[in-house]
Amino acid sequence: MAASCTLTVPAPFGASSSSSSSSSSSSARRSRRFGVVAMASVGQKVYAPGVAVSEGNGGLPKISLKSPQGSEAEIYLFGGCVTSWKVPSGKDLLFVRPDAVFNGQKPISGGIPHCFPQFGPGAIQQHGFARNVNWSFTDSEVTEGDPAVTLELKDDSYSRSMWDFSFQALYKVVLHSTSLSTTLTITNTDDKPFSFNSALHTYFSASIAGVSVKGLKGSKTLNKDPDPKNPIEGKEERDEVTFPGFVDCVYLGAPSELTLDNGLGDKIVISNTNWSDAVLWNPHLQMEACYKDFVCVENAKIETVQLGPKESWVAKQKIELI
Ligand SMILES: O=P(O)(O)OC[C@H]1O[C@@H](O)[C@H](O)[C@@H](O)[C@@H]1O
Repeated sequence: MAASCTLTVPAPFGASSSSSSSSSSSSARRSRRFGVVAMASVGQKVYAPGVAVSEGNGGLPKISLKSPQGSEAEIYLFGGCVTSWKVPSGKDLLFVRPDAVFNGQKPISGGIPHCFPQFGPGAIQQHGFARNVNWSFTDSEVTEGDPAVTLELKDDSYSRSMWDFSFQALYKVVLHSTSLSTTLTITNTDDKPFSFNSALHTYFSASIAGVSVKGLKGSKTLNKDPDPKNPIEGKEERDEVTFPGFVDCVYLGAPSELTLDNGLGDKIVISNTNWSDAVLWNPHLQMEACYKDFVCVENAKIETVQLGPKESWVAKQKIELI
């Protein structure tokens, strides 16, 4: 269970700004950037087209993205958590658990929570602290109509009480017509090396009896059932992984593309760069009220990343309705 945390109230959402098109490449010329800088005295709020900020559940600040084709996404600054991704039909392909709380104290249980700087179990709280602190909204832009935002997380006294390093995490989220892309960049801003592991703990809406995940055959498995602290090593032999009961399994050296059939009539391709591992999780009867309605297919970096001073690690994910 994650510990509660002291909240830092995010800076007021103002925005300034100057759009610019400085690059000489033609694709960059179609991209316009909007810094997000408080302009309290003017009270102006200017974001890229398709980007809006409002109060979400529990009064928490929420960014909404809308593409010209009608897809939509919502992102809470608390936890830097994407909580909704709707394709143009209006269907939300992500899931937020009915027991999720939006009180700024506990992580939001659903959508795409971050696990950083630890996937866990381990020395600090389960799944790390990035999912239960406020991220800052630093930038918005639009590229060929697709809205994008960048959030930032830096160390503070709370993070240093658990993990005594200076770091910067940048998280860019781009909404396309039938896909959502994220880029996570972790930079060591300390003068000593550090190591971490991480995951995007994505909750997909599902009808669990009909769910399958293709692409994992041949990967090394660490089955966390029955004991997460002593996972059992093995190898995935199935073409399609299904969820007839409790599943909690890490896949090391997973391929860069998986296909999820959510059992609701949708196929979603989950592709990545640099998220070398994956995790499948469904709690079955441990969450009797909702286990039938979701599955977690998580792009992960379970094998430790080491960064020296000024070094960065970049990982991309794309989830696409096909
Ligand atoms: O913290 P949450 O969102 O309840 O998720 C918990 C689960 O997250 C999964 O990623 C882990 O593999 C499980 O072991 C764990 O129980």
